[in-house]
Amino acid sequence: MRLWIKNPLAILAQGAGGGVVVEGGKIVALVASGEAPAHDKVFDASRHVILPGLINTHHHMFQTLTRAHPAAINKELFPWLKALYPIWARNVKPDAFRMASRLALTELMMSGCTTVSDHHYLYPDGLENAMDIQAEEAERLGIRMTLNRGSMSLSEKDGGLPPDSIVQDDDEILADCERVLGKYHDTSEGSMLQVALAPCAPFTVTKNLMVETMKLAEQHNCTCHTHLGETHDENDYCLEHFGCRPVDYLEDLGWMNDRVWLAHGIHFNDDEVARLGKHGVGVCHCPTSNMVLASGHCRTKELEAAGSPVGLGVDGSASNDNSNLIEGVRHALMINRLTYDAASITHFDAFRWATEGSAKCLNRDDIGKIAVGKQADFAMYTLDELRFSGAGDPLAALVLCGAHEADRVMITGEWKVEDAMPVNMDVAKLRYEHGEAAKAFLEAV
Ligand SMILES: Nc1nc2[nH]c(O)nc2c(=O)[nH]1
Repeated sequence: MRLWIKNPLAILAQGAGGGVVVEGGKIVALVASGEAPAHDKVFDASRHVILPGLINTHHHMFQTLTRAHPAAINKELFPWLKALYPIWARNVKPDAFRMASRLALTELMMSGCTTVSDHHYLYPDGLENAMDIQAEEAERLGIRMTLNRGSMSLSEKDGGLPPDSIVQDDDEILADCERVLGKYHDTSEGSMLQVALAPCAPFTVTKNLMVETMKLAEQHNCTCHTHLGETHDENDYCLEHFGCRPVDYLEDLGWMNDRVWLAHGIHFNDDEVARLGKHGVGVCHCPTSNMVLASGHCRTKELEAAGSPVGLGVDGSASNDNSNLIEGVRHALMINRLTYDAASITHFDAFRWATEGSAKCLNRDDIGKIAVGKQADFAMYTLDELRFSGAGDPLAALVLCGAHEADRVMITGEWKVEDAMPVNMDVAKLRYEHGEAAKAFLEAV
Protein backbone atom coordinates (compact mmCIF):
# COMPACT_ATOMS: atom_id res chain seq x y z
CA MET A 1 0.00 0.00 0.00
CA ARG A 2 1.55 3.27 -1.15
CA LEU A 3 0.27 6.24 0.85
CA TRP A 4 0.79 9.69 -0.66
CA ILE A 5 0.87 12.36 2.06
CA LYS A 6 -0.11 15.04 -0.39
CA ASN A 7 0.70 18.72 -0.82
CA PRO A 8 1.59 19.77 2.74
CA LEU A 9 1.24 23.39 3.79
CA ALA A 10 4.99 23.15 4.51
CA ILE A 11 7.50 20.35 5.06
CA LEU A 12 10.99 20.23 6.53
CA ALA A 13 12.61 18.57 3.51
CA GLN A 14 14.11 19.89 0.29
CA GLY A 15 12.27 18.94 -2.92
CA ALA A 16 9.19 17.55 -1.15
CA GLY A 17 6.69 20.38 -1.73
CA GLY A 18 4.25 17.82 -3.16
CA GLY A 19 4.65 15.60 -0.09
CA VAL A 20 6.03 12.11 0.46
CA VAL A 21 5.09 8.55 -0.41
CA VAL A 22 5.16 5.94 2.35
CA GLU A 23 5.26 2.19 1.86
CA GLY A 24 6.23 -0.68 4.16
CA GLY A 25 6.86 1.70 7.08
CA LYS A 26 9.47 3.71 5.16
CA ILE A 27 9.63 6.82 3.01
CA VAL A 28 9.89 5.62 -0.61
CA ALA A 29 9.60 8.92 -2.50
CA LEU A 30 9.79 12.68 -2.06
CA VAL A 31 7.31 14.40 -4.35
CA ALA A 32 8.22 17.69 -6.03
CA SER A 33 5.57 20.44 -6.12
CA GLY A 34 3.03 19.84 -8.90
CA GLU A 35 3.96 16.18 -9.38
CA ALA A 36 1.62 13.21 -8.85
CA PRO A 37 3.36 9.95 -7.88
CA ALA A 38 1.93 6.44 -8.22
CA HIS A 39 -0.10 5.70 -5.11
CA ASP A 40 -2.93 3.60 -3.66
CA LYS A 41 -4.22 6.01 -1.06
CA VAL A 42 -4.00 9.76 -0.36
CA PHE A 43 -3.83 11.79 2.83
CA ASP A 44 -4.56 15.45 2.09
CA ALA A 45 -1.94 17.38 4.10
CA SER A 46 -2.85 20.84 2.84
CA ARG A 47 -3.53 21.99 6.45
CA HIS A 48 -0.36 20.40 7.85
CA VAL A 49 3.19 21.52 8.53
CA ILE A 50 5.27 18.35 8.47
CA LEU A 51 8.45 17.70 10.48
CA PRO A 52 10.44 14.50 10.86
CA GLY A 53 9.18 12.78 14.01
CA LEU A 54 10.84 14.54 16.96
CA ILE A 55 13.37 12.56 19.03
CA ASN A 56 13.70 13.10 22.74
CA THR A 57 17.14 12.14 24.04
CA HIS A 58 16.80 12.77 27.77
CA HIS A 59 14.00 12.33 30.29
CA HIS A 60 13.32 10.85 33.73
CA MET A 61 9.71 9.78 33.35
CA PHE A 62 9.25 8.79 36.99
CA GLN A 63 9.57 12.50 37.83
CA THR A 64 6.12 13.20 36.32
CA LEU A 65 4.98 12.07 39.78
CA THR A 66 6.67 15.06 41.48
CA ARG A 67 5.86 17.97 39.18
CA ALA A 68 5.89 21.39 40.83
CA HIS A 69 6.57 19.61 44.10
CA PRO A 70 6.51 22.10 47.01
CA ALA A 71 9.61 20.54 48.59
CA ALA A 72 11.69 21.06 45.45
CA ILE A 73 10.55 24.13 43.54
CA ASN A 74 12.81 27.20 43.27
CA LYS A 75 16.05 25.31 43.87
CA GLU A 76 19.22 24.58 41.88
CA LEU A 77 20.18 21.00 41.01
CA PHE A 78 21.97 19.66 44.12
CA PRO A 79 19.44 20.95 46.71
CA TRP A 80 16.63 20.01 44.30
CA LEU A 81 17.92 16.42 44.11
CA LYS A 82 18.47 16.20 47.86
CA ALA A 83 14.89 17.34 48.47
CA LEU A 84 13.46 14.78 46.05
CA TYR A 85 15.59 11.65 46.62
CA PRO A 86 13.80 10.60 49.84
CA ILE A 87 10.37 11.31 48.36
CA TRP A 88 11.17 9.23 45.25
CA ALA A 89 12.75 6.47 47.38
CA ARG A 90 9.57 6.02 49.44
CA ASN A 91 7.00 6.26 46.68
CA VAL A 92 8.21 5.17 43.24
CA LYS A 93 6.56 1.73 43.23
CA PRO A 94 5.85 -0.40 40.13
CA ASP A 95 2.25 0.75 39.57
CA ALA A 96 3.10 4.43 39.96
CA PHE A 97 6.13 3.98 37.71
CA ARG A 98 3.97 2.36 35.05
CA MET A 99 1.53 5.29 35.14
CA ALA A 100 4.43 7.78 35.01
CA SER A 101 5.94 6.06 31.98
CA ARG A 102 2.58 5.78 30.24
CA LEU A 103 1.82 9.44 30.86
CA ALA A 104 5.22 10.74 29.74
CA LEU A 105 5.27 8.58 26.61
CA THR A 106 1.77 9.69 25.66
CA GLU A 107 2.48 13.35 26.36
CA LEU A 108 5.65 13.23 24.31
CA MET A 109 3.88 11.55 21.40
CA MET A 110 1.07 14.10 21.45
CA SER A 111 3.70 16.84 21.13
CA GLY A 112 5.10 15.21 17.96
CA CYS A 113 7.73 12.90 19.39
CA THR A 114 8.18 9.53 17.70
CA THR A 115 11.33 8.23 19.47
CA VAL A 116 12.07 8.62 23.17
CA SER A 117 14.99 7.89 25.42
CA ASP A 118 14.33 7.71 29.14
CA HIS A 119 17.18 7.82 31.65
CA HIS A 120 15.80 5.70 34.47
CA TYR A 121 18.30 5.59 37.33
CA LEU A 122 16.08 4.92 40.37
CA TYR A 123 15.77 1.32 41.63
CA PRO A 124 14.30 1.25 45.14
CA ASP A 125 13.30 -2.20 46.46
CA GLY A 126 10.44 -3.58 44.38
CA LEU A 127 11.26 -1.68 41.18
CA GLU A 128 13.83 -4.14 39.83
CA ASN A 129 11.66 -4.67 36.72
CA ALA A 130 11.55 -0.98 35.72
CA MET A 131 12.96 -1.65 32.24
CA ASP A 132 10.37 -4.37 31.61
CA ILE A 133 7.58 -1.98 32.56
CA GLN A 134 8.87 0.67 30.18
CA ALA A 135 9.34 -1.82 27.35
CA GLU A 136 5.72 -2.91 27.77
CA GLU A 137 4.44 0.67 27.84
CA ALA A 138 6.40 1.71 24.73
CA GLU A 139 5.12 -1.32 22.85
CA ARG A 140 1.53 -0.67 23.99
CA LEU A 141 1.66 2.89 22.63
CA GLY A 142 3.66 1.98 19.52
CA ILE A 143 6.44 4.53 20.08
CA ARG A 144 10.15 3.92 19.43
CA MET A 145 12.20 3.85 22.59
CA THR A 146 15.75 3.66 23.87
CA LEU A 147 15.51 2.18 27.35
CA ASN A 148 18.32 3.60 29.47
CA ARG A 149 19.35 1.12 32.15
CA GLY A 150 20.44 3.85 34.52
CA SER A 151 22.11 3.34 37.86
CA MET A 152 23.27 4.85 41.14
CA SER A 153 25.86 3.07 43.29
CA LEU A 154 27.61 5.84 45.26
CA SER A 155 25.62 6.90 48.30
CA GLU A 156 26.17 9.50 51.00
CA LYS A 157 28.17 7.11 53.16
CA ASP A 158 30.75 6.76 50.35
CA GLY A 159 30.84 10.45 49.49
CA GLY A 160 28.00 10.50 46.92
CA LEU A 161 24.84 12.59 46.88
CA PRO A 162 21.95 10.07 47.11
CA PRO A 163 20.83 8.33 50.32
CA ASP A 164 21.75 4.68 50.90
CA SER A 165 18.18 3.51 50.30
CA ILE A 166 18.24 4.19 46.55
CA VAL A 167 21.60 2.87 45.44
CA GLN A 168 22.40 -0.64 44.24
CA ASP A 169 25.77 -2.34 44.20
CA ASP A 170 27.86 -2.42 41.05
CA ASP A 171 27.55 -6.18 40.47
CA GLU A 172 23.77 -6.16 40.79
CA ILE A 173 23.55 -3.25 38.33
CA LEU A 174 25.87 -4.85 35.79
CA ALA A 175 23.97 -8.15 35.95
CA ASP A 176 20.69 -6.36 35.23
CA CYS A 177 22.31 -4.36 32.40
CA GLU A 178 23.27 -7.67 30.76
CA ARG A 179 19.78 -9.07 31.28
CA VAL A 180 18.11 -6.01 29.76
CA LEU A 181 20.52 -5.89 26.81
CA GLY A 182 19.89 -9.57 26.08
CA LYS A 183 16.13 -9.15 26.26
CA TYR A 184 15.50 -5.81 24.53
CA HIS A 185 18.45 -4.47 22.53
CA ASP A 186 17.52 -4.62 18.85
CA THR A 187 19.97 -2.88 16.51
CA SER A 188 18.17 -3.76 13.28
CA GLU A 189 16.99 -1.06 10.86
CA GLY A 190 13.69 0.42 12.01
CA SER A 191 14.16 -0.98 15.52
CA MET A 192 11.38 -0.09 17.96
CA LEU A 193 13.41 -0.85 21.11
CA GLN A 194 17.05 -0.35 21.95
CA VAL A 195 19.02 -0.23 25.18
CA ALA A 196 21.59 2.29 26.41
CA LEU A 197 23.63 1.90 29.59
CA ALA A 198 23.38 5.01 31.72
CA PRO A 199 25.19 5.44 35.05
CA CYS A 200 23.60 8.56 36.52
CA ALA A 201 26.33 11.15 37.23
CA PRO A 202 29.87 11.51 38.63
CA PHE A 203 28.44 12.20 42.09
CA THR A 204 26.12 9.15 42.14
CA VAL A 205 28.10 6.21 40.72
CA THR A 206 31.46 4.59 41.44
CA LYS A 207 34.41 4.83 39.11
CA ASN A 208 34.40 1.04 38.81
CA LEU A 209 30.80 1.08 37.55
CA MET A 210 31.59 3.67 34.89
CA VAL A 211 34.55 1.61 33.62
CA GLU A 212 32.72 -1.74 33.66
CA THR A 213 29.65 -0.21 32.03
CA MET A 214 31.69 0.92 29.04
CA LYS A 215 33.23 -2.56 28.69
CA LEU A 216 29.73 -4.08 28.62
CA ALA A 217 28.54 -1.52 26.07
CA GLU A 218 31.44 -2.42 23.78
CA GLN A 219 30.60 -6.13 24.06
CA HIS A 220 26.93 -5.54 23.22
CA ASN A 221 27.36 -2.66 20.78
CA CYS A 222 25.08 -0.24 22.58
CA THR A 223 25.24 3.45 23.44
CA CYS A 224 26.12 4.98 26.82
CA HIS A 225 24.60 7.98 28.53
CA THR A 226 25.26 10.01 31.67
CA HIS A 227 24.76 13.49 33.14
CA LEU A 228 27.83 15.69 32.69
CA GLY A 229 28.70 19.37 32.79
CA GLU A 230 25.33 20.37 34.24
CA THR A 231 26.32 22.60 37.18
CA HIS A 232 29.14 24.40 38.93
CA ASP A 233 28.43 22.15 41.93
CA GLU A 234 29.34 19.13 39.77
CA ASN A 235 32.61 20.80 38.75
CA ASP A 236 33.42 21.48 42.42
CA TYR A 237 32.50 17.88 43.34
CA CYS A 238 34.82 16.45 40.68
CA LEU A 239 37.69 18.71 41.66
CA GLU A 240 37.26 17.75 45.32
CA HIS A 241 36.77 13.98 44.84
CA PHE A 242 38.74 13.18 41.68
CA GLY A 243 41.17 16.09 41.50
CA CYS A 244 40.08 17.01 37.99
CA ARG A 245 37.21 18.55 36.00
CA PRO A 246 34.30 16.38 34.73
CA VAL A 247 35.62 16.01 31.16
CA ASP A 248 39.05 14.90 32.42
CA TYR A 249 37.26 12.39 34.63
CA LEU A 250 35.25 11.14 31.63
CA GLU A 251 38.46 10.66 29.65
CA ASP A 252 40.11 8.85 32.52
CA LEU A 253 37.15 6.43 32.62
CA GLY A 254 37.41 5.54 28.92
CA TRP A 255 34.17 7.35 28.09
CA MET A 256 35.47 9.73 25.39
CA ASN A 257 34.01 7.99 22.33
CA ASP A 258 31.07 8.17 19.95
CA ARG A 259 28.98 5.62 21.85
CA VAL A 260 28.45 8.31 24.45
CA TRP A 261 25.98 11.14 24.63
CA LEU A 262 25.84 13.42 27.65
CA ALA A 263 22.84 15.08 29.25
CA HIS A 264 23.11 18.90 29.58
CA GLY A 265 26.79 19.49 28.69
CA ILE A 266 26.87 23.11 29.83
CA HIS A 267 30.03 23.94 31.76
CA PHE A 268 32.76 23.07 29.27
CA ASN A 269 35.73 25.30 28.46
CA ASP A 270 37.11 25.70 24.91
CA ASP A 271 39.62 22.90 25.27
CA GLU A 272 36.96 20.51 26.61
CA VAL A 273 34.54 21.38 23.77
CA ALA A 274 37.29 20.61 21.25
CA ARG A 275 38.11 17.27 22.90
CA LEU A 276 34.46 16.20 23.13
CA GLY A 277 33.96 17.11 19.47
CA LYS A 278 37.11 15.32 18.34
CA HIS A 279 35.88 12.09 19.92
CA GLY A 280 32.31 12.50 18.63
CA VAL A 281 30.75 12.59 22.10
CA GLY A 282 27.12 13.74 21.75
CA VAL A 283 25.34 16.27 23.94
CA CYS A 284 21.64 16.37 24.72
CA HIS A 285 20.67 20.00 25.17
CA CYS A 286 17.86 20.40 27.74
CA PRO A 287 16.89 24.07 27.43
CA THR A 288 13.75 24.05 29.59
CA SER A 289 15.36 22.27 32.52
CA ASN A 290 18.51 24.38 32.23
CA MET A 291 16.39 27.50 32.63
CA VAL A 292 14.15 26.14 35.42
CA LEU A 293 17.11 24.95 37.53
CA ALA A 294 19.19 27.98 36.48
CA SER A 295 21.94 25.59 35.41
CA GLY A 296 23.36 27.66 32.53
CA HIS A 297 23.70 27.86 28.75
CA CYS A 298 24.76 24.88 26.64
CA ARG A 299 27.44 25.79 24.05
CA THR A 300 25.46 24.16 21.22
CA LYS A 301 27.10 25.97 18.31
CA GLU A 302 30.68 25.42 19.45
CA LEU A 303 29.98 21.76 20.27
CA GLU A 304 28.49 21.12 16.81
CA ALA A 305 31.32 22.98 15.11
CA ALA A 306 33.82 20.83 17.04
CA GLY A 307 32.13 17.61 15.84
CA SER A 308 29.71 16.70 18.64
CA PRO A 309 26.17 15.72 17.68
CA VAL A 310 23.75 17.95 19.58
CA GLY A 311 20.28 16.58 20.35
CA LEU A 312 17.35 17.85 22.36
CA GLY A 313 15.67 16.59 25.53
CA VAL A 314 12.81 17.64 27.76
CA ASP A 315 14.62 16.29 30.87
CA GLY A 316 12.74 14.93 33.86
CA SER A 317 9.31 16.30 34.51
CA ALA A 318 10.24 17.69 37.89
CA SER A 319 12.64 20.17 36.35
CA ASN A 320 10.67 21.14 33.25
CA ASP A 321 7.82 20.25 34.40
CA ASN A 322 6.14 18.79 31.31
CA SER A 323 7.09 16.34 28.57
CA ASN A 324 6.40 18.48 25.53
CA LEU A 325 9.23 18.36 23.00
CA ILE A 326 7.87 20.86 20.48
CA GLU A 327 7.74 23.31 23.37
CA GLY A 328 11.38 22.36 24.06
CA VAL A 329 12.20 23.32 20.46
CA ARG A 330 10.84 26.82 21.16
CA HIS A 331 12.82 27.08 24.39
CA ALA A 332 15.95 25.97 22.53
CA LEU A 333 15.51 28.77 20.03
CA MET A 334 15.02 31.33 22.77
CA ILE A 335 17.84 30.42 25.15
CA ASN A 336 20.28 30.01 22.25
CA ARG A 337 19.39 33.44 20.92
CA LEU A 338 20.33 34.81 24.32
CA THR A 339 23.56 32.79 24.33
CA TYR A 340 24.50 33.83 20.79
CA ASP A 341 22.38 36.32 18.82
CA ALA A 342 19.19 36.48 16.76
CA ALA A 343 20.82 35.99 13.36
CA SER A 344 23.03 33.06 14.44
CA ILE A 345 20.17 30.87 15.71
CA THR A 346 17.16 30.08 13.55
CA HIS A 347 14.22 27.72 13.84
CA PHE A 348 16.15 25.36 11.53
CA ASP A 349 18.83 24.98 14.21
CA ALA A 350 16.23 24.13 16.82
CA PHE A 351 14.52 21.63 14.47
CA ARG A 352 17.89 20.04 13.61
CA TRP A 353 18.69 19.43 17.30
CA ALA A 354 15.27 17.79 17.88
CA THR A 355 15.58 15.51 14.83
CA GLU A 356 18.89 14.76 13.07
CA GLY A 357 21.04 15.75 16.04
CA SER A 358 19.04 13.59 18.43
CA ALA A 359 19.17 10.63 16.01
CA LYS A 360 22.97 10.96 15.90
CA CYS A 361 23.15 11.02 19.70
CA LEU A 362 21.29 7.70 19.74
CA ASN A 363 23.61 6.38 16.97
CA ARG A 364 20.68 5.87 14.59
CA ASP A 365 20.75 6.66 10.89
CA ASP A 366 17.28 5.31 10.05
CA ILE A 367 15.32 8.13 11.71
CA GLY A 368 15.51 11.91 12.19
CA LYS A 369 15.13 13.07 8.61
CA ILE A 370 12.54 13.15 5.83
CA ALA A 371 14.46 11.36 3.07
CA VAL A 372 14.00 8.28 0.90
CA GLY A 373 14.86 5.12 2.85
CA LYS A 374 14.27 6.62 6.30
CA GLN A 375 11.54 5.35 8.60
CA ALA A 376 8.13 6.94 8.01
CA ASP A 377 8.03 8.89 11.28
CA PHE A 378 6.33 12.28 11.05
CA ALA A 379 5.03 15.02 13.34
CA MET A 380 2.30 17.03 11.62
CA TYR A 381 0.90 20.29 12.99
CA THR A 382 -1.95 22.50 11.85
CA LEU A 383 -1.92 26.27 12.23
CA ASP A 384 -5.62 26.45 13.09
CA GLU A 385 -5.38 27.78 16.64
CA LEU A 386 -5.65 31.48 17.45
CA ARG A 387 -1.96 31.63 18.32
CA PHE A 388 -1.05 31.02 14.64
CA SER A 389 -3.55 33.36 13.03
CA GLY A 390 -1.82 35.73 10.61
CA ALA A 391 1.45 33.76 10.56
CA GLY A 392 3.53 34.10 7.38
CA ASP A 393 6.24 31.40 7.39
CA PRO A 394 4.57 28.13 8.47
CA LEU A 395 7.76 26.41 9.68
CA ALA A 396 8.93 29.44 11.65
CA ALA A 397 5.40 29.83 13.03
CA LEU A 398 5.57 26.45 14.76
CA VAL A 399 8.42 27.74 16.89
CA LEU A 400 7.68 31.45 17.15
CA CYS A 401 3.92 31.16 17.79
CA GLY A 402 4.41 28.18 20.12
CA ALA A 403 3.04 24.92 18.68
CA HIS A 404 2.22 22.60 21.56
CA GLU A 405 0.35 19.65 20.06
CA ALA A 406 0.63 17.60 16.89
CA ASP A 407 -2.57 17.04 14.95
CA ARG A 408 -1.15 13.87 13.40
CA VAL A 409 1.76 11.62 14.30
CA MET A 410 2.95 8.73 12.19
CA ILE A 411 5.42 6.11 13.39
CA THR A 412 6.78 3.44 11.09
CA GLY A 413 4.04 4.26 8.56
CA GLU A 414 1.15 3.96 11.03
CA TRP A 415 -0.99 6.76 12.42
CA LYS A 416 -0.50 7.01 16.17
CA VAL A 417 -2.12 10.42 16.74
CA GLU A 418 -5.21 11.57 14.83
CA ASP A 419 -7.05 14.85 15.43
CA ALA A 420 -4.55 15.59 18.23
CA MET A 421 -5.50 12.42 20.16
CA PRO A 422 -3.51 9.18 20.51
CA VAL A 423 -5.32 6.40 18.66
CA ASN A 424 -4.94 3.74 21.35
CA MET A 425 -5.01 5.63 24.65
CA ASP A 426 -7.86 6.95 26.77
CA VAL A 427 -6.31 10.29 27.74
CA ALA A 428 -8.95 11.26 30.33
CA LYS A 429 -8.52 7.93 32.12
CA LEU A 430 -4.76 8.29 31.98
CA ARG A 431 -4.95 11.79 33.47
CA TYR A 432 -7.11 10.51 36.33
CA GLU A 433 -5.04 7.42 37.10
CA HIS A 434 -1.71 9.25 36.97
CA GLY A 435 -3.07 12.07 39.15
CA GLU A 436 -4.23 9.53 41.73
CA ALA A 437 -0.84 7.80 41.71
CA ALA A 438 0.94 11.13 42.23
CA LYS A 439 -1.07 12.01 45.37
CA ALA A 440 1.09 9.78 47.57
CA PHE A 441 4.13 11.88 46.69
CA LEU A 442 2.50 15.02 48.09
CA GLU A 443 1.26 13.30 51.22
CA ALA A 444 4.86 12.39 51.97
CA VAL A 445 5.92 16.04 52.46
N1 LIG B 1 18.37 17.69 35.58
C1 LIG B 1 18.71 16.60 36.28
N2 LIG B 1 20.01 16.39 36.56
C2 LIG B 1 20.34 15.31 37.27
N3 LIG B 1 21.54 14.87 37.70
C3 LIG B 1 21.29 13.74 38.39
O1 LIG B 1 22.22 13.03 38.98
N4 LIG B 1 19.99 13.45 38.41
C4 LIG B 1 19.38 14.40 37.73
C5 LIG B 1 18.02 14.65 37.42
O2 LIG B 1 17.12 13.89 37.80
N5 LIG B 1 17.74 15.76 36.69
